Parts: sequence; structure tokens; C-alpha cells
Amino acid sequence: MLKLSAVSLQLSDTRVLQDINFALQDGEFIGIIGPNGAGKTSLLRLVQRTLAPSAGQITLQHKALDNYTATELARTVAVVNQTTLPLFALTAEQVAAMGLLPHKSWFEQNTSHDIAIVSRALAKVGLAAKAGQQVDTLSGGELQRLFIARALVQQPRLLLLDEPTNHLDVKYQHQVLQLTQQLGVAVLACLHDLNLAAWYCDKLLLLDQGRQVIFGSPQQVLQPDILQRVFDLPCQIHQQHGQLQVSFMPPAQSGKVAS
Ligand SMILES: Nc1ncnc2c1ncn2[C@@H]1O[C@H](COP(=O)(O)OP(=O)(O)OP(=O)(O)O)[C@@H](O)[C@H]1O
Repeated sequence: MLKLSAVSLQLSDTRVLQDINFALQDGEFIGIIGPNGAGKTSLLRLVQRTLAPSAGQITLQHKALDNYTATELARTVAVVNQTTLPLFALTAEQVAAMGLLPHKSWFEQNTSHDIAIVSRALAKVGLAAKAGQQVDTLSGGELQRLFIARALVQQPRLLLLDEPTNHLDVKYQHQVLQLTQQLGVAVLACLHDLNLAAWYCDKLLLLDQGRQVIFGSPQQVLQPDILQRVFDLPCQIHQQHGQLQVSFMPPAQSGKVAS
């Protein structure tokens, strides 16, 4: 459904991404991982078309991304990113209902079916009781879940998530990623937490300094020698209850004298 072929991105004098190649199938969940500044957010921005590649091809459902109209793109791709919007006068329900906009013409009223879609999305992210609450009074975690509800209302084929577990407590980290995994839509998400990535992603794309280090299953990508090199920290991988667990050790402290 999404394919990047030899994609590079140059911004000012910076080579932000270089020769990125991977494909995302329908319903698949791909996590983009890598250190700060690796190019994860920039890659998502290429797919949401707020940045354009300097070289290479991006296709979505076998059609060049450039050939989508803005409305077609909004009906196909939903984005939850880290930017906060000035939404102070709106209720949670009104913000979630914004996800209906790409499917409506100007001044078209919401039907009872639309309202049911919004209510279901708020319930899915645990915000049913907050529907009438003003968004500027929501906690950071509640706001993040609200943006995910808005994306669900949009009924996209592809969901782009930039650090979706930021601000979430451990219960909601799992709940939001589990929910995302069960939606049946293709998902491309930047994730810093490698254990959550191992748990929920079908495949991982590891970036480092704008380059694709490896693309594959969590078992293929989460290898101690690879992670140690990329994150510059000693790393161990364990299996617990059939799940990969990544542990990084603090850097060795040179000059520390054992007592
Ligand atoms: N407009 C720009 N002009 C020049 N360099 C840029 C621009 N935007 C981003 N960069 C650089 O591109 C690199 C990748 O940035 P990006 O935000 O994509 O990384 P990231 O992997 O998402 O990082 P983080 O984990 O810190 O969020 C960084 O070195 C950043 O400084």
C-alpha cells in the first residue's frame, strides 16, 4: 500500500535522509526507530507530504503520492503528530468530530451515524466520559488519546503516528498501541521505546543519521551488535514470555575506581 524507493531528503545543507527503501503492506504495523536526529519524523513528513523528497519515489496504493489531491490524501492518510493545536474553545467530542471533515462537503450536517462513529472512537480510547469536556482542561495523555480518536474517526487506510505513546502512562501506552494494532489499517509509527516496538510492530525500520541501517522483523532488527553500534550503548536482548526485551546499560565510566 505504501512504497518508498531510493528516497532521499535534503533540507538546506543537511542530508536528512538518504536512499530509503521499504514497503508497507495493507494492515501491517511498521515502527520507525533510531536515535535522536536519525530522520524518523522527517520520514513521516514525507509520507504526509508536508515535505517533498529530493530524490526517489513514494507511491501510495500504487499511485505516486504527488498525484493525490489534498482531499484524496486526507481520506486515505490520518496523522497523529507531536504538534499541539490551539483548540481551547472546543470540546473533546468536537475535536474528535474533525476527523469527519475529509468525508463531508461544506456545511453538511453530521448525521446520527457520524455521531455514533465519534462516540465509538472516544470510547475506544477511554474518553467517553470526557466527551463534553473542553480540550484545554484535558491532561497531556488524554489529549494524545483524543488525537488518536480523531484519527480513528477519519477512517484512514494508513495511519501515521509520531511518538504516539508520549505523555501516556504505561496502561495507555499498551492500550493505544494495542488499539492501533487491531484497527486493521496500515500503520507507520515513530517509536522511541524499543520494547513497545518489539511488542506491537510487524516490522521495524532502523534509521541512523538519515540512513536505513536495517528493515525487517523485530527479531532481525533488534540484535545487540546492531543496537549497540547505532545507539552507542552496551545492549542486551532477552526473551521473556516469548517477547523480545531490549536493555541498554549505562556507558562505562572511564576512570571510575572500584572500591
Ligand atoms: N528544516 C530543516 N533544515 C535543516 N535540517 C533539518 C530540518 N529539519 C530537520 N532537520 C535535521 O534533520 C535531522 C533529522 O530530524 P528528525 O526530526 O527527522 O529526526 P528524528 O529522528 O525524528 O529525531 P528525534 O528522535 O529527536 O525526534 C536532524 O539532524 C535535524 O536537525
